[in-house]
Amino acid sequence: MPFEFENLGMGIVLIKPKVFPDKRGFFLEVFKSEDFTKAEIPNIVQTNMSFSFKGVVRGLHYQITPKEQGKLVFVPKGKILDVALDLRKSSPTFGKYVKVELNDENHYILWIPPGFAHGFQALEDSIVVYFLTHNEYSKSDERCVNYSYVDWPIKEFIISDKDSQCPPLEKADVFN
Ligand SMILES: Cc1cn([C@H]2C[C@H](O)[C@@H](COP(=O)(O)OP(=O)(O)O[C@H]3O[C@@H](C)C(=O)[C@@H](O)[C@H]3O)O2)c(=O)[nH]c1=O
Repeated sequence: MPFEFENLGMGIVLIKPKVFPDKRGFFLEVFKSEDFTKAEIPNIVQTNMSFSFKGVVRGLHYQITPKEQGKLVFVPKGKILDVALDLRKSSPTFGKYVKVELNDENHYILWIPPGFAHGFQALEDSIVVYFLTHNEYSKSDERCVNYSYVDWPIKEFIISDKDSQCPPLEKADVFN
């Protein structure tokens, strides 16, 4: 199988793709329906890309039920600290978050299931992030938790006006 699936707990999966290097560079598969289905990762219906400068924090974002989104996160260029915050009220890890560095050398792909808020910080300039989601974007169902909930490594943040106004966890809409 061209992927190794490592369970990080809480339903979060770190996917290590097989890399095929040759004299031109390298090739890898990012998503494959059959293999991912076997790993209990649902099919993808939308793919997004963002570009960010060093220090940028995007997050912590999620969509509420029934438009909740599981996300595959992949970094084709640069490095990020990726964060998934558990918002499932009935979960023993509610309010806890997982941090993983994703970069263009480890080629890791992170599966964040529905029920989590997601965010990241760009650890260097001009990074590119791909998100593959299992439910489509729905503006009216978007929610966020304040980014300051996470201890980010770079303290000079660049964030959007929208993200600077996200509520603290205590006031956020959460999942059952
Ligand atoms: C997320 C999204 C945004 N947009 C639009 C809305 C807005 O005008 C513009 C920028 O949106 P945002 O400021 O929300 O972009 P951004 O802050 O990069 O949002 C993303 O952050 C990371 C952490 C995630 O987890 C993603 O799911 C997504 O929420 O793009 C879409 O058209 N489709 C989409 O799927």
